[in-house]
Amino acid sequence: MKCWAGSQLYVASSRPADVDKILTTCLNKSPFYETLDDVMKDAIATSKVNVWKKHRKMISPSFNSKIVNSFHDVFVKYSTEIVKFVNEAEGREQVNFVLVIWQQTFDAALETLANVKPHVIEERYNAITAFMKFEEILIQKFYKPWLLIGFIWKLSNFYKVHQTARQTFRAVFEKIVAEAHKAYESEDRNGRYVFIVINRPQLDGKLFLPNLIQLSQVKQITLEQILEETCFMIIAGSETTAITVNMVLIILGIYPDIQEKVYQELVSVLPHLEKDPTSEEISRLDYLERVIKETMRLSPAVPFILRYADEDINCGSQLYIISTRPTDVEKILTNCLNKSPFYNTIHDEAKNTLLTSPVSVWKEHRKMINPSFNPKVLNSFHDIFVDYSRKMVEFLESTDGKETTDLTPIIWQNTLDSTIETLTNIKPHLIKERYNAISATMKIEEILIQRLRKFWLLTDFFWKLSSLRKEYQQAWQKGHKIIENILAEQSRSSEFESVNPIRSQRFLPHLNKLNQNKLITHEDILEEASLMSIAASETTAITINIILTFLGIYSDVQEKAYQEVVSVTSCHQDPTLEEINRLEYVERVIKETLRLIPLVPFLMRSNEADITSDPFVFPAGCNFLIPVVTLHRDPEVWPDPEKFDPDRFLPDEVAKRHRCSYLPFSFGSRNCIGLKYGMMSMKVMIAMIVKKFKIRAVGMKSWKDMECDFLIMLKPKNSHLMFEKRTN
Ligand code: HEM
Repeated sequence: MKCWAGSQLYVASSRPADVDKILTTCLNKSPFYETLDDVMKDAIATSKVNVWKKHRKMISPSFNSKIVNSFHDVFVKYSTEIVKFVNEAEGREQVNFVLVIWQQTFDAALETLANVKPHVIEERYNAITAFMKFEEILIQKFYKPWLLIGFIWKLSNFYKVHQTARQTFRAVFEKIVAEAHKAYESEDRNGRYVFIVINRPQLDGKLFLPNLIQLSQVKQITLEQILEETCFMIIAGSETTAITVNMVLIILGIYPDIQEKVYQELVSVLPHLEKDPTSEEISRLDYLERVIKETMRLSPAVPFILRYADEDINCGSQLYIISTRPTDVEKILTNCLNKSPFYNTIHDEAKNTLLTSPVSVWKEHRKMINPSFNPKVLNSFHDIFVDYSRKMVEFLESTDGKETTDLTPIIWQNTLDSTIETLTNIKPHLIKERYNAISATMKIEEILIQRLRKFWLLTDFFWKLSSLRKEYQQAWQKGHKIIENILAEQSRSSEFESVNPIRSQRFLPHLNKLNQNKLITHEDILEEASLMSIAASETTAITINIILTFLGIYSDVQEKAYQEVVSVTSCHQDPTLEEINRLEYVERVIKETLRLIPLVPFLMRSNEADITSDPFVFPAGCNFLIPVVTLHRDPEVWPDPEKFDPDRFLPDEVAKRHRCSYLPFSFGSRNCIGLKYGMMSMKVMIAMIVKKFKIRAVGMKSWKDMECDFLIMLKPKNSHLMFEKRTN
């Protein structure tokens, strides 16, 4: 997933392979950690990589296994303190027990890491309270991101609270470091002081803080840096363990069977429970170790890790590339014929359609289907488009000049009928339940949008559990059933089709023939035909509604379109195909509308091989996102881009632009197969409506008054139109 926080791009991945790459390649922490800069800028957890490298090298030896093993007695001592506390509070409910544990882990950290006897620092727990305050404020910075801006932060109340906590926090640690220093000064300079205080004569390394103090003597680290490292190390060493111990106790309290197993293991490994456990015995508590690991799986004390990438990281298919450079777009759309994995959301019931299939299936199907969209076949559709446009005109006459709200469903019924007739040869009225395809499609889109909003539903695991999936399948099945009925109808009329070569080349009869020759399966036909009937009818219905709204807003453009239609078409008859082809201005209106509101607002592809698009190389496995809307409104290409001006599509103007600066139907061999079909059908309907009516868009002065849903397709939400019959 990716998101922008101001100008910072955040990329989140939960793929182990990506995580591996990120954690091994990016050693710099994310700038988010800068929020802790004034507390501990140079600490090992927050520092820039150059400081981190140096410090980690100095600190690592203090965590070798000999030294860590020597901490056992200290851990036992402070665990005994916790047991004592619990004994005293036996049977009473514990609230915020984590704090009780933290105080003990804090003391254990002081003794093991700083070599300081905790009771010497009386006010030491103030550091815990102060750190909790920092955490609280840090969370506020997540919710109120403006607090990340330096000057706003410094003006805020949070800053004051933060500064007070900072003073308290640092005062405690200054004392701790001073105490460790005193111990160092009072011992001989061989570093043996370590052994005296904690009494581990056999150690061959130095504890964390004494080691740093010694290194400061030879100027390898500054005193300020020591202070910061100590702050972090003691807090990190105590808070995380306290939170995890508390969480393990909660888990044991919830699951008595697991608690019992832990107890049985303890009894068997430590027969004398009243005696302190040895480190060898603790290392034999395998089941307890598994419980701790499983607890940390479910509830990790550090729930996310932030890193900063100084350079590109190739994490395979999860890399998203967005380009608005027409030259890149051309390279991408011609070379990447595979759709992005994003299309898998549609896959469930429509895996093998042109729109969604992987390139191997797509190539075969597109080759089979292309002939059904050749010019001869398309031209044979003209009369059908006229028939259903006439029906639309009749409907608009019946509105009697009154306001209509959202015409799309009505237009859709007409475009669906013309789709059925053009692509299947069947008279639509024979398929009684055909309009169920409209409600089913609306359901499918609604569910797809829900999946995008509830993004966890994009994972197979949650999707398969979700009730939405069943509804989704049912909706597709409704569509398939209509196609089955059409196929049944078709088999009744097939004799007639075979004598008309053009009609037999139309989409469904043609695929049926291929099915008889075993070149495509029945299942694939169902999927392709369901998708095609939606792709052909919904797209044109929505676009026609948008075009009518534009004409209703821009009456001068409408007037010009009207003049063209009356001058080109004959007075009392339906337009002929030849006349429709001469409606150049109407065509420009449609194109300019699709520039400002492209129905498909972004295209997505992925590549199997590297692609060079100077100066970039897009490595294999990228996801490309082409934001068509942005390309269509680039002021470098489209002067005054928000102006609605059909003349941008005069041939001389078109010649000035890159061919990939305008992509309503995509580009290259995997473009919209229905480009010409769509333009023909829309031109006929627009021309016939414009000729008959004066259109008015109620309450709109500019196309920007249109509200659109912007998810899978751009759909207008608020078009109110009035159709007044022209008198002449
Ligand atoms: C205003 C009308 C239309 C617009 C704006 C439009 C737009 C598009 C776009 C942008 C794509 C590429 C989608 C992608 O890559 O994600 C596409 C694909 C497609 N369109 Fe259209 N379309 C329209 C009408 C039609 C019509 C009328 C038909 C059928 C008669 C149709 C059938 C298809 C099919 C089957 C595909 C998938 C093609 C493939 O991947 O090979 N579309 N359309």
